[in-house]
Amino acid sequence: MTRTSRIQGLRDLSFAARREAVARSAELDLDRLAAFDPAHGLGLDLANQMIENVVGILGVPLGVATNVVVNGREILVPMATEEASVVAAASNAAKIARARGGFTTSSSSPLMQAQVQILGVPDPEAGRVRLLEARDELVDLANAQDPRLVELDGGVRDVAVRLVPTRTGVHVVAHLQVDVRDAMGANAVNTMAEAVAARAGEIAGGRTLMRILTNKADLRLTRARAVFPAEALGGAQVVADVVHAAALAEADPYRAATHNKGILNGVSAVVLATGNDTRAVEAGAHSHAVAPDGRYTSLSRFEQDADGDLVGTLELPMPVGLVGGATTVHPTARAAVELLGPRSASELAEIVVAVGLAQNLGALRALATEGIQRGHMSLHARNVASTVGATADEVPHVVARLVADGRVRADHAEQILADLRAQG
Ligand SMILES: CC(C)(COP(=O)([O-])OP(=O)([O-])OC[C@H]1O[C@@H](n2cnc3c(N)ncnc32)[C@H](O)[C@@H]1OP(=O)([O-])[O-])[C@@H](O)C(=O)NCCC(=O)NCCSC(=O)C[C@@](C)(O)CC(=O)[O-]
Ligand SMILES: NC(=O)C1=CN([C@@H]2O[C@H](COP(=O)(O)OP(=O)(O)OC[C@H]3O[C@@H](n4cnc5c(N)ncnc54)[C@H](OP(=O)(O)O)[C@@H]3O)[C@@H](O)[C@H]2O)C=CC1
Repeated sequence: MTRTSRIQGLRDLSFAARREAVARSAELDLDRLAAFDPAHGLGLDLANQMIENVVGILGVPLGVATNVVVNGREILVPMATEEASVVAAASNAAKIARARGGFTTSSSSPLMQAQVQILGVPDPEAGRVRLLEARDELVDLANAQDPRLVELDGGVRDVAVRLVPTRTGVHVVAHLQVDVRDAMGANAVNTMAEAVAARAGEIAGGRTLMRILTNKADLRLTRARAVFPAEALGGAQVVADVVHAAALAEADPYRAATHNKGILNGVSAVVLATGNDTRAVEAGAHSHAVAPDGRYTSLSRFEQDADGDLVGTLELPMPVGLVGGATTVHPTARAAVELLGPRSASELAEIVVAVGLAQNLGALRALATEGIQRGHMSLHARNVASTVGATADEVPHVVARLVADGRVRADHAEQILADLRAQG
């Protein structure tokens, strides 16, 4: 069979059959996904190497989004999330997009920046220029810290210097701009920043304080674009209403925060599944959501195209890696990366942003039509049933009644469960 992300009825299979269907459709040996089984996932010994004072392991459900096509490549996307309906919504939106070829993506070079803060420079303007004159010296000093990265065609690309007025005076802030190739890059650039800090302070003529990566990764941008046909969305009115919904998110920070949270539902789930740093990605996303005039706004845009279809675009800083961090250590994250099969960190970043766009459209379509409760709450009902103590056999009965009654609430679930048990 040829590789496909279109697996109908995946939701109806057992765990084992789902894993088999996913492996088959991804043209992977099933063994490569063995770590998706908790018994073969992260163990306590390894967890104890990863963080401090380990007392246990928190399990998070890992689902697979179907229907995703990125730059013509069929991709089954592992998503780690505790929230019901996220995987279903991403799969649903990706299904709508695939009719027009799925998602088209692009990326800048994988440039991360570290900041070196220099205080007490008496002549900050001249200090800035002295640092720029010493560019080559600083670049060589930084690159000497990571010869392997340089061998891989990465390393420092440039030095920039900013003067930042603060309440404790003007700070001279030097930026090392580093091509980190397939790494997320934090450790790599922090090492470089610490190595050049003393010399940079000397050159600027001040005292060096902090030397650390910035999570405003605005030189490492990834974009996704997709066309969602009007017919599949439910017609021209739905296209117009999604555009209205997106317009409010652009104009109103209260709506923008929720809109962007919807995007991050998808983004963070893939970032976590691949063992990458969710906080770094989320910090980068929110910093990118601040418009030049200082307003917090939406990260995506939706328009009607010349054919009357909906076109969505999303641009995000996307500092994810394939080497380093938990990605190389955590067995389940390694299996997740195997399933995605990216050839570079940029390709991984592009899949993540495509899923963010799908997630956004999935939520907007629901919000612009029937509202969020029907689809989301009918899936969330399983949580509610479990919360009140329903067994695996009882859950489907309780869920069916909760949804039919339109009251997905714990007190009602308790009553349904009591009735069910009374009936024997
Ligand atoms: C939930 C759906 C998809 C149902 O939508 P539906 O039309 O009832 O679904 P369907 O049963 O007709 O299936 C359509 C496709 O959806 C997928 N699908 C559908 N159900 C499942 C399932 N159980 N398991 C796996 N996949 C599922 C699946 O891909 C399926 O096609 P197939 O590939 O099977 O041919 C829809 O109502 C929806 O997308 N709702 C939006 C849900 C959402 O956005 N949830 C996020 C949480 S809410 C939130 O946190 C953020 C928010 C919303 O506030 C952000 C914002 O405000 O912008
Ligand atoms: N503010 C933040 O966001 C911060 C985040 N972190 C954490 O930093 C971690 C990520 O740091 P990161 O620097 O990516 O990880 P690592 O330092 O673990 O990995 C990067 C290193 O891997 C080596 N390498 C091997 N192959 C490649 C390749 N193809 N491309 C690039 N490098 C390669 C390089 O050098 P070599 O072989 O010489 O080592 C490189 O320096 C995350 O866990 C994150 O949570 C840490 C501090 C702050």
